[in-house]
Amino acid sequence: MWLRRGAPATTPEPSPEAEPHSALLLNEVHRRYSDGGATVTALAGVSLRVPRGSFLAVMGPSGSGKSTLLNCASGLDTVSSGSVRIGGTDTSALKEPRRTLFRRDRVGFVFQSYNLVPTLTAEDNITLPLRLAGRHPDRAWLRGLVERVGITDRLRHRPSELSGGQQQRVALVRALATHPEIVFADEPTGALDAQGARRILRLLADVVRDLGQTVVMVTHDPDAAAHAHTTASMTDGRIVDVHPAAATRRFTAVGGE
Ligand SMILES: Nc1ncnc2c1ncn2[C@@H]1O[C@H](COP(=O)(O)OP(=O)(O)OP(=O)(O)O)[C@@H](O)[C@H]1O
Repeated sequence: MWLRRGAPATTPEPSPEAEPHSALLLNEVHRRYSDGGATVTALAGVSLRVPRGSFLAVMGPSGSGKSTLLNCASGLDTVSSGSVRIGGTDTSALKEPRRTLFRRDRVGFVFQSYNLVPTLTAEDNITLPLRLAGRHPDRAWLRGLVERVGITDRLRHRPSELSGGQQQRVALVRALATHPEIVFADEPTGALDAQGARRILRLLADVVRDLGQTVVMVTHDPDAAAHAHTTASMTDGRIVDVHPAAATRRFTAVGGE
């Protein structure tokens, strides 16, 4: 298991610039879309700092910009203006294909619909990003993750042979397999029953607490958000409030219009 080998990765190195303790730094991020002649402003000046080893939930009504924030912050989408830094790298300045490579090598994703490859086993799904990057799997890390999420006996199964909760746990291990700088989770419990949802949320909180991982999660569900350290609330493309869930205010919304 986890024995495949490949060439070394070609991950862009982060610049040794300021904010060494920030996993994610957004500065005055705007995102505008053209919509049949009209301009839609999905993000209207979002500034946010997410420290390493912290867990942020992003909430807000439908259309408030949560998915756009996640897409822009993770490099899935480009910003219209402003900047995004992940672990010291200005990802908003990266051109393709470097942005895609950076995302693949340094960012983890967990989606509502799991996004597993149906023809691959759980194990092959987990190692796929590593193989695409030509990286050697960190076998001890992967074994620990698989044991932590409780899918050791499911690695040979294909997604159709797994429950939704098991599939999402495979997706979580896949997201963490590359030792990412940050994990973005988009409604990770949206397709799960209450028990499966609680398990995923506890696992996300565990990997933050025990492994020092940084997680940003978009959710509609206040119960899900309660597992995070902090909740950022969005309205009309802006972060309008930050509610610390713990005693320490670990996140700072700065300079939003
Ligand atoms: N590609 C696009 N083209 C045009 N408008 C877009 C595009 N993507 C998002 N928008 C608009 O930007 C605004 C924010 O959308 P976004 O999907 O980020 O909101 P959301 O808070 O995630 O909503 P939901 O909770 O319903 O998923 C909405 O008005 C949406 O219609």
